[in-house]
Amino acid sequence: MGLMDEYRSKLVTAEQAVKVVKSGDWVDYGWCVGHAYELDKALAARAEELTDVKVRGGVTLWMPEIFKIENPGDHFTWMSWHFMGVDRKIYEMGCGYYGPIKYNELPRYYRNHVKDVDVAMFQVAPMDRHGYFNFGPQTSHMMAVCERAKIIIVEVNENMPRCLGGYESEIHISKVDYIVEGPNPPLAQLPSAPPTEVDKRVAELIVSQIGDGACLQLGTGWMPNAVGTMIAESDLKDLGVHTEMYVDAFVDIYNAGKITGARKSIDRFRQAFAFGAGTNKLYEFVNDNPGVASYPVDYTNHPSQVAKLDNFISINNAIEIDLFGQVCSESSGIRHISGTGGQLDFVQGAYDSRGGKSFICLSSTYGKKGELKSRIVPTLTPGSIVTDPRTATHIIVTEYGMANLKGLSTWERAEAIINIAHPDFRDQLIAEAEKMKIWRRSNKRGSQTVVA
Ligand SMILES: CC(=O)SCCNC(=O)CCNC(=O)[C@H](O)C(C)(C)COP(=O)(O)OP(=O)(O)OC[C@H]1O[C@@H](n2cnc3c(N)ncnc32)[C@H](O)[C@@H]1OP(=O)(O)O
Ligand SMILES: CCCC(=O)O
Repeated sequence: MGLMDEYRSKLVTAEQAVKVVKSGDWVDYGWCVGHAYELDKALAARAEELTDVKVRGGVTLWMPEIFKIENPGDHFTWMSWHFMGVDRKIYEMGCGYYGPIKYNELPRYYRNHVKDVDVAMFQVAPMDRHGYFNFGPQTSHMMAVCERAKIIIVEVNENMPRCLGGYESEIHISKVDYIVEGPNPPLAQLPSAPPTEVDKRVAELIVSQIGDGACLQLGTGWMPNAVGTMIAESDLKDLGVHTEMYVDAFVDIYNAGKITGARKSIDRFRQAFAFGAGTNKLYEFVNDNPGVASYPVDYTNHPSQVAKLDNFISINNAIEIDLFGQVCSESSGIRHISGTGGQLDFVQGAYDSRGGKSFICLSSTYGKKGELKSRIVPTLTPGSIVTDPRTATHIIVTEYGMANLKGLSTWERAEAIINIAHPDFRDQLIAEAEKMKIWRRSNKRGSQTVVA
């Protein structure tokens, strides 16, 4: 049978395709911009016939239709590998849960540990002349999902960019059970907010620590994006990119002529990434672009892979840090906010890279004027999740300076961290550090300079 005959034989409507889902099934919806769209609508329409359908996804950019119905929890349960605002809403509705991951390990969880993938349904780019459907900017763990799925349904979206250059970035028609031609919705947009004065100060401090030829990773959150904007405006040159999430800031840095990849020891001249989300600027840039390479996340994120790249600079964001140097980037007490994602992968990998540095950045305070709370706390709020253990944390940055924790004793750490807290909270933090027996003497020196 020719490819087009095979295509026609597998082509069905979304309503026909979702009939394969049964009560009790585990269904995978894909990842981020690749989440099922038309198939999701069709599944929502079957809600009354279904109970206990568990749906996996993550980095969710729009509310799935299955959670817009009446009493969604009676029919569907959401299991997200990484929370965004939408996942938080489903969680607050009482039908969403988080799956803790070290993101580099996610393909392995599918291959070795996840019990069932009854149906995988997700968006793809149109089939190419060789019979492949490109995953678009969601290569991540999608091949592992497909390897385990009993039934694979692809939803073709003509707007899905073709992300090439790596491996495991497409699925062949011979492995697909059903093809649905969706209404070609535009890809979800994830615009970044203009940087605040605090973001700019933090960005200035970090940019001062980056040299020509460095290889960059930018994490999720507003602050890493602000650093990216500042890098685009800097005098840096010959930068490389090896990241998990491709974001608009990389396109800006590239367009400003700062990215060549010429000094990368692997993927020379190419920007490697596992998935992407941003605006149309990003989706147009990555489409069919031989200068970017879309890889599975066990390649981009494994610390040993990151460490192969010299002068690796990893920039990630946190919610709260304690005086021991433990970093929480994913919850506020028991309220789940995001996830470990690839943070710990890159914190470790960047430190292991020759000349590498890992930055955890955060504003010193949180909340409205008059009700400011310090993000630097004596001990993490009960229930807050440790994303980076104190032994992994390298350089912490706030608008008040930088603290390099490697090689410091407990009292030196407390001193370095308090030095970059908001001045209004420093005396209180010192008093707590004294009670915790991690304070040796009063410290009113300026913030510590970073020694890489
Ligand atoms: C992607 C890569 O390449 S690699 C790895 C990067 N991955 C990570 O670092 C994972 C962990 N980090 C993250 O997810 C993000 O960077 C975060 C959550 C730390 C910050 O992200 P931002 O988008 O800048 O956070 P934002 O300010 O929008 O806050 C997100 C939510 O957290 C809440 N929040 C933030 N800080 C606090 C705090 N100190 N206390 C209580 N709640 C807080 C906000 O209220 C908001 O919740 P809501 O939208 O439900 O009201
Ligand atoms: C898991 C995807 C996003 C992140 O690492 O923050």
